Amino acid sequence: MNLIKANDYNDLSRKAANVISAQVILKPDCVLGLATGSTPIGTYKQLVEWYKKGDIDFSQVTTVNLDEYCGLSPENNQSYRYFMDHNFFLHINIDRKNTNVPNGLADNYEEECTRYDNLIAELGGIDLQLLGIGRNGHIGFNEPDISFEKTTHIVNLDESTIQANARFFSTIDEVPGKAITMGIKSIMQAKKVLLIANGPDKKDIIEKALHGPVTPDVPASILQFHPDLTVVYCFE
Ligand SMILES: N[C@@H]1[C@@H](O)[C@H](O)[C@@H](COP(=O)(O)O)O[C@@H]1O
Repeated sequence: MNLIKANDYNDLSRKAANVISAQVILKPDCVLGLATGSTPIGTYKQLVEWYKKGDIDFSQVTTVNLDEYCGLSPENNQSYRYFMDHNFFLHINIDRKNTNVPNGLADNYEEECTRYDNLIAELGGIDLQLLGIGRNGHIGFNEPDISFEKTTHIVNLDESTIQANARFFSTIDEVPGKAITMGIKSIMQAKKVLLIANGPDKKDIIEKALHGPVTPDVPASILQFHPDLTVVYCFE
């Protein structure tokens, strides 16, 4: 495990963007696993800046996002597809057909989960997976549970996650109760994992996840078993 302490949020974003850009430079046709939430916004901003300067080329990159809310369309400004388009994809030279987010409006969610797992397999797996962490230790939308769910699945969001994410919606009632998320197996099979955590409210959960017992009650704790994990954090 490679632990990197950042001085502040800008530094964290720059360090995380460096890890991603090194991946893209070393393997231009890599598969990036991407995340949403407020933490990676600065990382995407930094990557866009470097792209605009001509320092990084995304034309051969494919992306797979971790998760999506059930019931939100790509045009809904709270959907993760909208988040990715507006924070990242629309500002770089990625081919839109190479960007993948689970379909929150699928008619049949079971089929959508299978399609997503097959897609990741067909792509040859994920080269680098970017992760944020929820305050209860969730990664993607893998919530605390009695066992680790391995493949893409539908989850009922925890009350604490609904409350934490309500800040992005006009009212808490608008936060969807269900989401579709990549499973622990797909995350763990990524060749490299980059976990970013920012702010004092992430300190305890990072401590538990990285140094406590490995348990599905703290989904991120499984990352202790990942052979190539980098954590960039700032708890200031
Ligand atoms: N599904 C996302 C996670 O992928 C993300 O890690 C988490 C933390 O978000 P933030 O970075 O805003 O704390 O939020 C959401 O629940």
